[in-house]
Amino acid sequence: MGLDYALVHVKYTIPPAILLTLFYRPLFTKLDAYKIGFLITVAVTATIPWDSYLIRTGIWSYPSHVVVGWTLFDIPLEEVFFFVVQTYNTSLLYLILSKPTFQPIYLRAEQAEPGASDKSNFQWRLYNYLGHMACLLLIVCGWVAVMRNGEGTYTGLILVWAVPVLWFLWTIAYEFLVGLPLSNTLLPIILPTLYLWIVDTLALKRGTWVISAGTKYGVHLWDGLEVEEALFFLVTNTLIVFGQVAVDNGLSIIYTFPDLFPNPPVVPSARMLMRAHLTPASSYDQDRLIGLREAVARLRKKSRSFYLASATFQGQIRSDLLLLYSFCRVADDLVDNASSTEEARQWIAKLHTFLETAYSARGKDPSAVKHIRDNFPQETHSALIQLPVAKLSRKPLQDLLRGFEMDLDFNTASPIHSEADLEIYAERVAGTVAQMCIELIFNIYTSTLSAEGQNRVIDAGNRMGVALQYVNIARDISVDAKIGRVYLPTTWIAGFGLTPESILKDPQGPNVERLRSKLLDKAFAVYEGSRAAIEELPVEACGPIRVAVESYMEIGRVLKQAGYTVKAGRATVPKRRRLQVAWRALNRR
Ligand SMILES: CC(C)=CCC/C(C)=C/CC/C(C)=C/CC/C(C)=C/[C@@H]1[C@@H](COP(=O)(O)OP(=O)(O)O)[C@]1(C)CC/C=C(\C)CC/C=C(\C)CCC=C(C)C
Repeated sequence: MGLDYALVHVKYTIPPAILLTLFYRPLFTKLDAYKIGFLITVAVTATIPWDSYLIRTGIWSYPSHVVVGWTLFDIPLEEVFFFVVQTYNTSLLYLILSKPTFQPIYLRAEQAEPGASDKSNFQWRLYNYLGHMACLLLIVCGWVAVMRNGEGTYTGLILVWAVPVLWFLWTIAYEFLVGLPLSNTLLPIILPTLYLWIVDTLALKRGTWVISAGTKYGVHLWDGLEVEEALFFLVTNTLIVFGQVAVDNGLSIIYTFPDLFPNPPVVPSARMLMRAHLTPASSYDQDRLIGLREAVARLRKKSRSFYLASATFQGQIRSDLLLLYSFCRVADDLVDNASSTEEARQWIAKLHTFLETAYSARGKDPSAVKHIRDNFPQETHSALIQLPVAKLSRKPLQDLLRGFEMDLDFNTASPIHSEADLEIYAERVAGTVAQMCIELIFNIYTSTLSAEGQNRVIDAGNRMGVALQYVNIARDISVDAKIGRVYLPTTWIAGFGLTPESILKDPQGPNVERLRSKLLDKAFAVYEGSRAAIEELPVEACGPIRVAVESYMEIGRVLKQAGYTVKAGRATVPKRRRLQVAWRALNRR
């Protein structure tokens, strides 16, 4: 009996497990636990018969003085723990590295993809074919090596055991495996593989585990690392990452297509996942995929704060928030970029009619879609068609449009005379947005709050939206002046001996700074009064909403400091600082 193998865990596998867990803890959800648990179960169940065979046939052994002595089907318990901890570590690394990617946009409907040329369809078929050929070839080589029963035996056994599983995963998820960024696929394979190669080099040198001489090639990748061992860790990490990708592929299908999977649970069953994989890609809703792709592109381009925050949401809520953002952005831009007040008013009227049709049709009724196609520019279609109206009440959307109407009043005189006017404006353009975000959250996650409690949280959210809008106004005094708007209440302006016209002419100077500071103080007071309510949201949403709010309020903190960086006339939060804010927000409780 010995502790050498156990010490390998104490020194090399448990510390990264602890570090990765601590790092990912604030984002760890039930769904993640399910995915990791599912994969550990599959990995342990699939590896035990194979490893047990290797040990019983003497291909692989553990000197008795390095293991504690407890076994499962002849496998030392330390080894069984290895399957668990390796799957856990590689899975967690995959979850961390894939977090920034919004995976559903990599779903692809082979034949129906609009604009997909024959060449691109051919390319996809070629990838698929090459994958199948590679798997088949590896299995045949492995089988031959096993049959020869010589130096290639161990390599052959690795191949005939692992490649059929990889083949299966390739078959169900090859488009995701090829399409996803390498940070989601290659990196989480390479990093743990290199690490385990180093650990293995040390273990084999110490004789913690031994490969029998007649069943290996005797070739070393580097001093102390047998090629078979290198292959083993590469293949097992590939299995884990492919497995995670295949699960995420299924989840993406479930969460992206409500027509195929209406009201999916937060944690879908393995059966539902399989059903998702069996759904033919030709039945995917192309418009929805386009809507999501455009929404991601819009958010990435227009809002760094919300883009970062959106990465911390998971599953269905991430899609819904993206689609809500896309609608709000498109509506705001239609009004802001209109060439005349008359045109802007027409857009608002058309948006009201759009809401009318969308809410009477409740879904993608052909008449509602036709109305959009006939009345709005092509680049806005997906944002309008995909607005999740079934999950949102109509009032906040109408109020948002009323907020945009107030913007137009600037062409005659400032509509914001008093602080109360400012508050009404902020409630309409931002309080409504917060309310809709919270509605979406309550729609997806179960809450222990009573209806009254939920309304209280929505009210607090409304206040928080107001705080964010105050920061937005404080940031954009110069930018807004350029388009003839001063959102600061005229009563405040007069109190500093200025007029809206004088600010339009010169939106800088000490008094404008004092006004900015006054507005920021208001923003932070409102923020302080409503932030506690975030903790009453369903647990899955608390951290991500904290990130959204804090990332935006950080703009206000930057504005309070002298000498901030200005880009395109706006104060910006440097990337590093944004990440630190997000990190702190996630870890706060
Ligand atoms: C991750 C996440 C939450 C994403 C989605 C957020 C979303 C749907 C935003 C819509 C943004 C938008 C374009 C709205 C149109 C009206 C508007 C311009 C509002 C201002 C946003 C500023 O965005 P930006 O700086 O990009 O705009 P401009 O370049 O100036 O045009 C607003 C300041 C409103 C944003 C308000 C929110 C996102 C609400 C935040 C509050 C919560 C989510 C609730 C907090 C919960 C509790 C319980 C307190």
